[in-house]
Amino acid sequence: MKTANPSQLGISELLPTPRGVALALMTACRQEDITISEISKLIQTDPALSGRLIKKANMTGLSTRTITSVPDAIARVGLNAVKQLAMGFSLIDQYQIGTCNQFDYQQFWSHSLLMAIASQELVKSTRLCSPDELFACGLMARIGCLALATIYPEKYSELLEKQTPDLTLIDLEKQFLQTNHNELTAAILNNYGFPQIFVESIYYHETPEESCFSEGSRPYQIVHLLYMAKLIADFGLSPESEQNKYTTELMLLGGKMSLDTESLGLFIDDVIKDWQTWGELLKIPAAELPPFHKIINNQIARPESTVDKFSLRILIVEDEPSNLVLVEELLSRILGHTVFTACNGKEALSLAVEVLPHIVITDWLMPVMDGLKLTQSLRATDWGQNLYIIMMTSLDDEEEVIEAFDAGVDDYVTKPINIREFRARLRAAWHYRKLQESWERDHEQLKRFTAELAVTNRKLEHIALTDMLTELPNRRAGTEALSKAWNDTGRSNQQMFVILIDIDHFKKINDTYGHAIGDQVLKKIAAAFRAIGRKNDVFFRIGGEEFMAIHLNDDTDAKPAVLFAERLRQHIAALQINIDSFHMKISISMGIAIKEKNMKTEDQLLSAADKALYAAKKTGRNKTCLFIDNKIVDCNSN
Ligand SMILES: Nc1nc2c(ncn2[C@@H]2O[C@H](COP(=O)(O)OP(=O)(O)OP(=O)(O)O)[C@@H](O)[C@H]2O)c(=O)[nH]1
Repeated sequence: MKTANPSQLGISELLPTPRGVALALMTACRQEDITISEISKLIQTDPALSGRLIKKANMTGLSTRTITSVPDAIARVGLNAVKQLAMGFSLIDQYQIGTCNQFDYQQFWSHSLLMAIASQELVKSTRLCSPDELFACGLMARIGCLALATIYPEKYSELLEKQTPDLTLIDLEKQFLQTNHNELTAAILNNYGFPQIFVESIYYHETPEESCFSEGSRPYQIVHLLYMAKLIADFGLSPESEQNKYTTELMLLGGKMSLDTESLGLFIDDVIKDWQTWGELLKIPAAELPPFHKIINNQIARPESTVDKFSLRILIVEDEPSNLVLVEELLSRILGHTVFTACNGKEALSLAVEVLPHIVITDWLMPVMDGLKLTQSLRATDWGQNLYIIMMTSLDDEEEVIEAFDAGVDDYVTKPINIREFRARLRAAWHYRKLQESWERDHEQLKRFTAELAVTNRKLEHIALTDMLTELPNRRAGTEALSKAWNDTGRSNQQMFVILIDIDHFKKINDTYGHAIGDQVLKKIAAAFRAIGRKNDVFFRIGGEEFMAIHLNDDTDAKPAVLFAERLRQHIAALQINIDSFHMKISISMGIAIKEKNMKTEDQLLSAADKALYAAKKTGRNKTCLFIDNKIVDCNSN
């Protein structure tokens, strides 16, 4: 990630800065001993901000209790989110207009607000972070654009006009301003005190594929979530004619989140509704959109208007030359279909095998083989089942019509042919063909899916039990293994030990080198565990930087388990970790517990190991503590 350096660019003074209460909040929150009551008092001096925060707390809380006071709103939303929201709201009020002619300030906030709401709603189904914090991230995700429009009003106006699909805003910014809006956004958010994980995720949210976050990691999920929120905002603000640019990708991303088109539609409709409510509150335009399913249906339905242009293979069977010419002319020259002709049923049968028509239009009364016989013969074949057969008849007698349907025709027209009616009936035939084709496609797909499902199920089972970053078995696998080992050792003479491992000061690694490097460190540690463990020692990643090992031993003494843990600790402490140009050393703390007679469940064993780990952390880190006989033993003191 490359952050802009505003002071080097000489623009520090010109960056958008929140004013009034928001600015005071920023300063106040830097004090470590600040209390909620002091923050409440500060916010209450601004009635508009108080109202917005209370509304925010009521909109996102899972509880049904209505919030009516600022202190309650802070308690529900959290201090961090309150600070971020206050900054966002303040900037919205200050920057509703500006001097950059081509920059649409109102549209900018409208987009940001929709992205904020979409981010907040998307994150609710995960436990990645607080929805309110992600709301603030969405709101500020493109603050760099506003900054560039504020700092360089004229130049930025020119750039905005120069944009083309091949010449993106980012390229132009880089070329003419020696920075870009993402770099500036990152610098501003750093300055506002946004946590690093959000700053990095926002930086890459327009092009998540450029981030080096490992698949499945927290920043990876946040950056993809912000990308989808941005797509929803792009969709919400695009003119009707351009909405289809976004719908396909939205459906695709929705699919990845297990949202079918209907659920995705309902989700987006709700987001748009919230957007309008917030728009009113913040005096930001928020357009009315038709329900998502209608937009999709319109896009799918559009080809129907060109039904007549859709070329079908049609076989006309008619013995009367003047009528044959008329129908052929109508179908081929006026309606543009590919037409084949035959003058009796027998001829038609052999031609049909050759040209495989979509539709057969046949006269009833003909020499050699009449229309009814032809229909019955066609229906007797496999491929003839799917044909659409229209009977032409001068008869409009109810009994005759029933006979024709009994023989297998799908529709009939009476002679002389009425062009409008004929066209309408052809449209029905076209729909039938389309349905049939899509059914055939679905059927084929279903067969393929069933085969793929078996493979996918096996892969899913593996994924559900594996941590994607380190490829170690995950917490769920750990819980299952723990329970199995507990039961197995109950039946055998083996002794069971649980070792909880926590990397020391891992937050510092993230803060110093960024989350992407932090992820690489986790991978290296996991690889080291795998390398040093014996066949019977399985390691699990049970949390961010927390691991667990289950150690089984024939010896009832704790010594071998302690020796094993110590070997591990010393190995990690001696490990030189090199990633790109960064070189670092890290350490781990460990808590061991032995399955003791008085323990009733595996949870008690785990909790004993946790107590030992806590003691190892508390008494200096880079050490091993053992919980035994209700006491904690420091394994590194002599
Ligand atoms: N890079 C990365 N960081 C993670 C991941 N999961 C959790 N973290 C980070 O791990 C850090 C854990 O920090 P703390 O719980 O404060 O612990 P610590 O800094 O290791 O301090 P001690 O445990 O007390 O030594 C936080 O910064 C989390 O954001 C992950 O998948 N990738």
